[in-house]
Amino acid sequence: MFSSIEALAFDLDGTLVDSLPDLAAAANAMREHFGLPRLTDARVAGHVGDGLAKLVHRTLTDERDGVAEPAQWEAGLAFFARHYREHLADLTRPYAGVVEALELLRARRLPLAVVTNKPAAFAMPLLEQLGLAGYFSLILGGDSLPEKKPSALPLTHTAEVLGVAPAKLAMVGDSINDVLAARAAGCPVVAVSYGYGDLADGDADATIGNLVELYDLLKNDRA
Ligand SMILES: O=C(O)COP(=O)(O)O
Ligand SMILES: [Mg+2]
Repeated sequence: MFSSIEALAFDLDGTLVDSLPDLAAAANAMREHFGLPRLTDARVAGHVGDGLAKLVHRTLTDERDGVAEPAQWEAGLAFFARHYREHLADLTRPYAGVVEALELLRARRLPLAVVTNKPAAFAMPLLEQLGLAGYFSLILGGDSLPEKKPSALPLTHTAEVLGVAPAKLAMVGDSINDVLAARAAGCPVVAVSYGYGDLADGDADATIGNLVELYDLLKNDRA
């Protein structure tokens, strides 16, 4: 399945970078502003994955399906965005093996993309501040196109821009939205076993615990 992969698309939060400490700090600064008690990082992790608008609803209500009152949500969104923009990479770091894997994949001349639900205004400067932006031919945020993951659109768009068929573009991610987007687009999908997602064994076509395993997966499959 991975033997003919010609390009890769990576999820960002929970796959390339552990952004939870800075996301949780922004969420808790926002909650404190409204006199709400702090949430643990683990609670915030369960609220990540569907973009900023939902993250604010969920971290204000501390419910996965929670919907905040409109005025509070609007003020919370502005507060969160202002705080997070200033602290994108205070504690956020690439996961172990990420830089090594990107180097190996680049050496193989495989075009690489980031397909995240994080708004582009956060994703771009975060990747730049961590020195990762240069590895990617394309960086799509959750608001870069009319639809975000689990829609197929970001991946079909990526395949088109990179000039490969969707079946030759592997998606690498940590959450069900990554798997659903890949399935909808006809892309093979690799799950990472760390991250914030709720993937069960067998949801993806393969599961790895470190991105360097990706290189072996492609190589061994190819052999
Ligand atoms: O910010 C989010 O909602 C999730 O971002 P991701 O798609 O990179 O995991
Ligand atoms: Mg993710």
